[in-house]
Amino acid sequence: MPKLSQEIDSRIPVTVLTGFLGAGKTTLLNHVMTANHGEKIAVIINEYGEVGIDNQLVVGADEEIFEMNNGCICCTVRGDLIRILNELMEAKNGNSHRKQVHFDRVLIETTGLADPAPVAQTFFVDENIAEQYKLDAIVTVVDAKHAEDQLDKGHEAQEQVAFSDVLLVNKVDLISEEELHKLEKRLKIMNPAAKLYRTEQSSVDLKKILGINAFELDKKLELDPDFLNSHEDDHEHDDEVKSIFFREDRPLDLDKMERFLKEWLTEHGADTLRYKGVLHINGVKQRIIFQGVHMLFASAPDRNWKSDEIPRSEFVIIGRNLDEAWFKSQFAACVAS
Ligand SMILES: Nc1nc2c(ncn2[C@@H]2O[C@H](COP(=O)(O)OP(=O)(O)OP(=O)(O)O)[C@@H](O)[C@H]2O)c(=O)[nH]1
Repeated sequence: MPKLSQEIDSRIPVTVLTGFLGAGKTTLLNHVMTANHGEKIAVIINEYGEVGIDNQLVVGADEEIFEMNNGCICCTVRGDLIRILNELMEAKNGNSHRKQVHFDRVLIETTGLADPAPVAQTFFVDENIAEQYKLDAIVTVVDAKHAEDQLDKGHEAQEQVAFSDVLLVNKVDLISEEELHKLEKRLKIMNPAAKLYRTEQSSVDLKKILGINAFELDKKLELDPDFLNSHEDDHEHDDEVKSIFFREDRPLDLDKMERFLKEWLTEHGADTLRYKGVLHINGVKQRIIFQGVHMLFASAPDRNWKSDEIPRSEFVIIGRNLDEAWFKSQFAACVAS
């Protein structure tokens, strides 16, 4: 029986803005605030130290700006972020001592050092939050001029690349085309699932960063495996963060795949930062979509395989110090016999 009505997802979309120190996050925030998008955006800014100064730099005064000044977002996220998101919703619904606020979207600016994982996980694990908000995308601003150096030194910079759905390579005016190309190649090897755009003064078409549904399970996975394959033997850098791409046309055995996932998440969950993909399971007519952040993982059947497409499992794991041989052999053992 076809359903007559479709449930409309009325949850508030949340964009997490992260990026290297001084990369251009505040510049991007200003760009969002002054652009003519017709939306009201509530902004949550996380700053180190007692007094946040970033809000003074943000133009567009009629936006609602909330600050978390109690240190790094990753340490206080479970408390502060959840509290602020709940307060915001109460104020939106007029159930608060605060004045009523109106907003269509939330933007969270994390500090240059924050690990985006706990922020992303908040929207999976806290039921109350997950009912009211949906994570739209993690957008990472990269400082093109200093990126190579920051990536060489920084654990955090690498993780921010790993988690991102959109990478804005900013300050392209400061480096040559050749350097830019080299940097983009490095970023793509680390995270082939992210969309990559070049920007100057963080100026980007907002449709490319807001409302992109990167965390929707039924979204088509956009990977460029040919790029990966063509660069497999070409790693110039010894980056901790790497990606592994899996592709298999033969159907997978559900039990074997579940066992593999269990072992993977127990033994290597801390190191698998982001993963997403489509599985072709033996005897299942639909595509199975799955994705996760560290140990938190979700899967759901999606549409049926079409008659004119080859059913195929394809997914990517982006992680730290991944044992590629182990993952590949475990995955190969999941093929249905
Ligand atoms: N040359 C150049 N400078 C830029 C560009 N984008 C931003 N800047 C400058 O870079 C500096 C840092 O930009 P911000 O937007 O404050 O960076 P941020 O990521 O918010 O910085 P933190 O919050 O300190 O991590 C500012 O002086 C900006 O004017 C660009 O595309 N080219």
